Amino acid sequence: MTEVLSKTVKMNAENEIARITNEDWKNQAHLQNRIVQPLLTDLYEITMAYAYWKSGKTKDFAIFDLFFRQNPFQGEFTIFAGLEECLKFLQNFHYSDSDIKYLKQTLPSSIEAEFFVFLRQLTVKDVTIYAIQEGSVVFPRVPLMRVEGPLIIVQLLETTLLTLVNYASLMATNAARYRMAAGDNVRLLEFGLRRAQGPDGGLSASKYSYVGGFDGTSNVLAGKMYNIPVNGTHAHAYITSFNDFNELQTKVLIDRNTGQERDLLVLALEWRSKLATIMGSMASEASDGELAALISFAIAFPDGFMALVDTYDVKRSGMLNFCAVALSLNDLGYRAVGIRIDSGDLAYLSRKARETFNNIARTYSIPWFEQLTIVASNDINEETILSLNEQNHKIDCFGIGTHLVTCQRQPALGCVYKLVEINGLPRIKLSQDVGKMTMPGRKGHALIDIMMRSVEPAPEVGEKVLCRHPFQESKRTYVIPTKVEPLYKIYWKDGKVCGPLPSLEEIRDRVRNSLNTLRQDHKRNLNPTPFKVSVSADLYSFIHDLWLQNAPIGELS
Ligand SMILES: Nc1ncnc2c1ncn2[C@@H]1O[C@H](COP(=O)(O)OP(=O)(O)OP(=O)(O)O)[C@@H](O)[C@H]1O
Ligand SMILES: O=P(O)(O)OC[C@H]1O[C@H](OP(=O)(O)OP(=O)(O)O)[C@H](O)[C@@H]1O
Ligand SMILES: O=C(O)c1cccnc1
Ligand SMILES: [Mg+2]
Repeated sequence: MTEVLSKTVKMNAENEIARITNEDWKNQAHLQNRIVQPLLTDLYEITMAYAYWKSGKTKDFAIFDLFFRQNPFQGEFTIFAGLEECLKFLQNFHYSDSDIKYLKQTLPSSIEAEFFVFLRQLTVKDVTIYAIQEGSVVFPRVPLMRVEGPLIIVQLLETTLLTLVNYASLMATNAARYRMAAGDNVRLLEFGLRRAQGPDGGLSASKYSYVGGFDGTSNVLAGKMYNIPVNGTHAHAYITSFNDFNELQTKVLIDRNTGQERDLLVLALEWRSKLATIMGSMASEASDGELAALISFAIAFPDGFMALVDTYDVKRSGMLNFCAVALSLNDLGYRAVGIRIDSGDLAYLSRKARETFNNIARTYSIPWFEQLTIVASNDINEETILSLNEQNHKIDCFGIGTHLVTCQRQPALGCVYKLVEINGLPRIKLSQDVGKMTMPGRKGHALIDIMMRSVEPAPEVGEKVLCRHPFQESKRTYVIPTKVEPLYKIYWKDGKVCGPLPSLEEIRDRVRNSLNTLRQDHKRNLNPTPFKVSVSADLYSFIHDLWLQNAPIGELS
């Protein structure tokens, strides 16, 4: 079934892929959306850079952690995405002459000319980035990336890294949630470009919905840029552009069995009369304009015939016309692909459509008719999918736009970028709410759900480790690890990306695999169990000592 739908666009997809060789692909892989550049940032990063520079902080060495404080969508997990784009940003990082010219015009005239020379020469060769692998399941307050390097430079990276990670991770998480709701046997297509937050939002949505587990996108540029499958059907306009049979410029199709031309209209009208009886409807009720449209589409794509059936009436018109054309195609040796339903009760209509297909398969001994694909679209979201599941829907594929790409249920992930160490000294940003406290210092080794200080030795397999709740003193537990895996890898050092990066497919596989390792109760839609991220005893004391040192002592009078 999954193969069948993709036939609709196989013609396109194969042509595209044939034109983009693997070599081309490799050569293009370093290219990035050209709007991602050093000036894609907040002004305050640059004004701070000047003030740091002016106060002689050019040699200061800083560490920033990039993390979020709360999982999105009232869930208890998040998918980390956007790392590769961050690395591409670093790869191309430099201020151009025109950037400098613009900054000179824009910043106050009091800024010393030397600063612009400094900016022009700035590189990211002294920056080091540690990160969790892209596509991993991550949790609040655990740093997704740690950025080390000269203070001014790592400060200048803040906004761009955040914009590259925030939406990507939100989108991948949203898509992964839709995938979990739909299950593994249903295809998911992203149809959101027209509703996305602008062209770049649309491209990112297509890319990260694929990462999160969608099977393809209708967005052709995303297909070309990221080498992801493109797919699609047709719009109501195609159906309504035909009024009657006279508009059919060509009605003939070559019979695959005989090589002879056959009149598809004549065949389809014969089938429509026959089918009306077994489908319990009247051929006269079905729209002739719709039939003309479907015939013309079938002639254009005889191996990829997919029909939008809800323009007039699914049961009285669309299904009858579709089946008539599909059976005519079958007479000529072609297999239709399926239907799309874009309004009405999607559970009910899909069940009715499947019944009709099964009935025809039995009546005319055409077993593959049972396998015809039923695509559903129209304002679908996670809840709709869960509800349709309960109604025993017979949908094979969801086409999803608005809710997916706009992340309507939660439009932003709150990733932040906080200074945790400066010149070897840990830094803490105090907050009234301990839950929002920045974890200070380097957090090196990680044991599934424990964060430790980098100066601590890694836990050993089989040796008891004390895991503490980061803020609540009494919450502690011993764990004997059976496997210890460092969470962080070095991705950027000495001005270069370290090691080969995973392909988009591999990142997508990691999403699936890491979600599979997460307990079901953390993933359920309603009131999921929070996943506990603990800290080692040493990190606990370190955070709390520092916190006490920095917290002012009040005085009651
Ligand atoms: N069986 C179902 N159970 C739950 N939700 C459904 C079911 N069928 C459709 N929906 C959802 O209900 C909503 C129906 O919206 P609405 O009534 O605006 O659509 P419509 O009138 O059928 O079509 P349109 O206005 O787009 O032509 C959509 O969000 C759709 O995804
Ligand atoms: O519903 P979404 O999840 O956003 O999915 C994409 C929608 O885009 C198309 O509709 P179009 O924009 O042509 O208008 P329509 O809603 O009137 O069908 C398509 O028919 C879907 O309904
Ligand atoms: O191909 C489709 O069916 C499609 C594409 C974008 C939006 N709605 C539908
Ligand atoms: Mg719609």
